[in-house]
Amino acid sequence: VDLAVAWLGIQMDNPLINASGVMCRTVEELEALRHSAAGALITKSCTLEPRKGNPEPRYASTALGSINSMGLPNAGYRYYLDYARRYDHEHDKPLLMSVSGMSLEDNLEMMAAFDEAALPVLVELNLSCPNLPGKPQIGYDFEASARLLAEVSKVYRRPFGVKLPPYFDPVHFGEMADVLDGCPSIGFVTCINSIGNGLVIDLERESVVIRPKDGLGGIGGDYVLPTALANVREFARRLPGRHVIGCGGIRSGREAFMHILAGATVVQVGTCLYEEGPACLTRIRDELVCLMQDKGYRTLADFRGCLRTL
Ligand SMILES: C=Cc1c(C(=O)O)[nH]c(=O)[nH]c1=O
Repeated sequence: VDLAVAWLGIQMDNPLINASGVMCRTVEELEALRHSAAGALITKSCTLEPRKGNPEPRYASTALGSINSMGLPNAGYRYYLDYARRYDHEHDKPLLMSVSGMSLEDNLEMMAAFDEAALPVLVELNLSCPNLPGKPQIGYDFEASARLLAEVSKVYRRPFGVKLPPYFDPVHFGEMADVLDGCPSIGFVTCINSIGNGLVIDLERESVVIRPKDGLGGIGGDYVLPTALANVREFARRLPGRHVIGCGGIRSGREAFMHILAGATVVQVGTCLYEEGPACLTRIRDELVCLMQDKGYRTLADFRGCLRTL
């Protein structure tokens, strides 16, 4: 069995990446990922200036997954750009960079800086942070998304990707696919970000479990798998020439297989990685190999996008 994937000019020996935001905010965390079984790594979404993020507690896990309202804590884009400048791109696993500016101007300033640096990285522009009080997820505003992508394409002259929020209606799948179809620079879409603004209740304490936004936060884990798979399949169908990165609910080889069957080129692991640590990537990789052997598949391409309908 061969788990290798070559896409958008990068080679990965397996399709597993951390989800942006998980275990990727500091150089120490990024180095731990670099030494893990991950096929590639991605940085925490960055802003123009460093941010402390929301007040704690801002993350909680449950039996079925997680809720977070981190509030985009990060060291600022220069820190991650510096890590990328020092990275051994030629010999090491691919490095992806997540960008999530607080405004159009901030996004353009950061993307121009990344363009200027001309590093062999893939940029994932985050259109879906659900945890900035008072700020809507750009991905739910189709006109704003189209404007942002048109402006970014002028300052960042290479293919890049976008991190999308989950959509829940075929009309919205279609509208966002039209926006992305109209932007030739989009080489990939990552589906999905957390399901925004859920509420987890601690029954004993009769209380919410995180402080920001009176307990509202992005939901991840088992809760989101069906929604993630639907978004992967729907965007893979609508954007045949672009890659889809599957993210949401992956905690074993089984869910990784499902995402790829639904059309994902590679996949990202979030909540499971946060809870179990980087060893989960070794486990998931090995489980995926076993599953493929049991099913008689030699490569990921043997089954990618081959989900049967009835
Ligand atoms: C970049 C901010 C995000 C955050 C955050 O930093 O609160 N949490 C998420 O689940 N998704 C995000 O995109």
